[in-house]
Amino acid sequence: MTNLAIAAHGLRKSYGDKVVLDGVDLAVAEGTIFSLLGPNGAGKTTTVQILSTLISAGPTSGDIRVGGHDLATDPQAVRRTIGVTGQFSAVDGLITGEENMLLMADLYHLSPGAGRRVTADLLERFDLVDAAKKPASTYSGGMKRRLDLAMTLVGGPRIIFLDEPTTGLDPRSRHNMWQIIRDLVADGVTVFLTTQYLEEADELADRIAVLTDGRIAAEGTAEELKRLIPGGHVRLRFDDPAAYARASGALRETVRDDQALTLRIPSDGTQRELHVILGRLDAASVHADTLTVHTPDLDDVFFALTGGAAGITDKPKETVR
Ligand SMILES: Nc1ncnc2c1ncn2[C@@H]1O[C@H](COP(=O)(O)OP(=O)(O)OP(=O)(O)O)[C@@H](O)[C@H]1O
Repeated sequence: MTNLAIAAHGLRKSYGDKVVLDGVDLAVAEGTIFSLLGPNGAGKTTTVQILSTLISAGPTSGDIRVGGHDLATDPQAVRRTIGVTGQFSAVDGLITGEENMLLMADLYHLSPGAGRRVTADLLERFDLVDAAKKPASTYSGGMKRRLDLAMTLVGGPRIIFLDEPTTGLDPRSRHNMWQIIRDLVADGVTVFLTTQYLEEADELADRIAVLTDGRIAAEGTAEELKRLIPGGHVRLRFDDPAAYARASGALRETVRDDQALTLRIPSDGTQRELHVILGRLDAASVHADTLTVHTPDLDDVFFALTGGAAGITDKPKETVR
């Protein structure tokens, strides 16, 4: 059996009358990336804060173990095992990147020699050597995030909590950060990642859990989650209301949008199914102005599980004219 880096059973947390977490179970295998997804206010940050000992879980929570240590009885041991980079950066803008790192090494009680070695190694690894002697306040958003993560790694954590690590980064910086995260996991580190970007979870995570209304609504690999929901469809759009009406009569099982003159037909997007749809349109002598094929993605899963609707205006994956 794989060892679990994080195991929580019946995790609960309330603020006054407001129940934020209502019995959350988590099992994260060592050396994997686990992503917690959820809409704003779902309780993702609260979960990270509890698992990283920053706040305490509700009194009726079950067993919570991080790095094999019991969170309730041995929080110090948990703290020695983990690193956290959150939405509030630990970077001090007034001092240089290198000084920030050395300060961290001091906090971890590394000897001056070891502190300098670790700092040099991490600055190199995170492509911050050129900027090392400049005040951190002059760094770009991507550089600050890299420095923040590098500082987290000074203590050599085996489990890292990344709370929305790429929010606000441009695509190149985001891809850099993804590579850094993959490299960490290749070294055996476990990553617990919260993100608002479904693409990020799809790209990185071995397993994904969707948190909504204080509970895990679904958990699995990205592929498993995508299989949970139907969502594949063909969308036909018409400029001419008469053509729209004729097409609607010619096709079965359509969802109509009379305002947008758009028809949505459930379909797996295969050539065979497209052929049938086009054959019916031909037989009715009607032509769609746009035809798009939509296959379910993590957005659809997210919307389906968190109560939103994956609407008819969803972005197409492929367009055939
Ligand atoms: N200290 C607190 N006191 C009262 N309510 C709180 C406190 N911290 C969080 N909450 C509430 O708990 C809920 C969950 O918050 P949390 O920050 O964990 O959500 P989140 O999923 O991380 O959201 P986001 O994506 O917006 O960061 C929210 O409704 C929030 O208002």
